[in-house]
Amino acid sequence: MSLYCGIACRRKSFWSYRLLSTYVTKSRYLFELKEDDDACKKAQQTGAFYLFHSLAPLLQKSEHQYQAPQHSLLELERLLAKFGQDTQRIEDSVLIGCSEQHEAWFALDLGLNSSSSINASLQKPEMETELKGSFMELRKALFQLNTKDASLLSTAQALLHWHDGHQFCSRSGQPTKKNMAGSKRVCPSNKIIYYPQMAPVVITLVSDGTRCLLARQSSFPKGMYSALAGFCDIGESLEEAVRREVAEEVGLEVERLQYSASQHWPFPNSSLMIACHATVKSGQTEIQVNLRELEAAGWFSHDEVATALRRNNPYTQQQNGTFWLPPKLAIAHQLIKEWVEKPNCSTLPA
Ligand SMILES: NC(=O)C1=CN([C@@H]2O[C@H](COP(=O)(O)OP(=O)(O)OC[C@H]3O[C@@H](n4cnc5c(N)ncnc54)[C@H](O)[C@@H]3O)[C@@H](O)[C@H]2O)C=CC1
Ligand SMILES: [Mg+2]
Repeated sequence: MSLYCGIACRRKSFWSYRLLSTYVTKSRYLFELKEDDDACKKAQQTGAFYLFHSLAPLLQKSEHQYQAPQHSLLELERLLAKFGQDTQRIEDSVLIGCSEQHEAWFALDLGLNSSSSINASLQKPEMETELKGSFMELRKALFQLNTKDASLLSTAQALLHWHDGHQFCSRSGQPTKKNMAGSKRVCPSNKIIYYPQMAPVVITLVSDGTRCLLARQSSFPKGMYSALAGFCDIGESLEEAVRREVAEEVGLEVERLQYSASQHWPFPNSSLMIACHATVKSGQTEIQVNLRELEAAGWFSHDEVATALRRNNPYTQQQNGTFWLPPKLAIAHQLIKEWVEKPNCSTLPA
């Protein structure tokens, strides 16, 4: 039994306290699993596994949506045995969360070369037939999943990706060893600890008070416009990164900005998207697009953006030749929606 279970099981009549208590005990349970390999291994016995193949999650189609199926440890062991693999491979799995009842959730990639087992990657088509699903590229899968599965699979893919790329110590060149939960890797020869990393990215919706600025990169799907985004440089504050990115990409100077929200984004590697609203100095709204970064940028009226949000279907809009906006799940969409609902939201001096 978990150290924190006693607190979790006590009944409380005041609902908000119970909510907080559940969240706190869950967080502490996950912390315990990350710190204690034995506790984590034990949690695998009653846990649920999400499967990947070469970083593509296993999905099953239900009526209207895709779902990410869970497998028990026993099912996983049977599956590996059927494909002539040893169960040592399960040690490659990473902890990605747990239910309110403390059922731990793990992710395991069956396609990447295993660092725990000598067996090579498992064949995708055979596995798909056996598992009655398909391994779908995350970029395609993400927008067809419910919010919970999308968030879990993003975390899982980001963590599996990080482990796959950090198998060796950059100082000694020796293989590093992951802890049971996959929250770190350690070099056995010099004890350097490597933690999974995210790159901070600012994403800014610039407004001149009545219009907002949208841009597209040549790599975007045809017709899609979004807010300005850019990686933070080392040593920069969030405010400095916003001012620099806006200046670099469209040649404008940010006067005021307001933090909105943040989001983990798994592409191309793990990023922490930090979303802000910004306004530029009045009378200084002439855009100079940096064509090394962007294909196009422009000011859009409130009506144009509100209309695009209402019928945000890339397929029909591509046919009409009109522009379209990032899908609901992307934080850029939330930022644009916020501006449409409250175009004059207050911003702070940058
Ligand atoms: N979730 C969302 O709503 C959105 C997410 N994004 C994400 O934001 C990210 C950044 O946007 P960009 O305009 O491409 O950034 P950017 O404007 O900083 O330009 C990308 C360039 O920055 C350099 N760079 C500096 N640090 C880097 C790092 N840690 N990783 C990779 N490249 C680095 C590279 O030369 C790269 O070509 C993209 O990867 C994109 O996936 C972009 C728009 C919407
Ligand atoms: Mg950019």
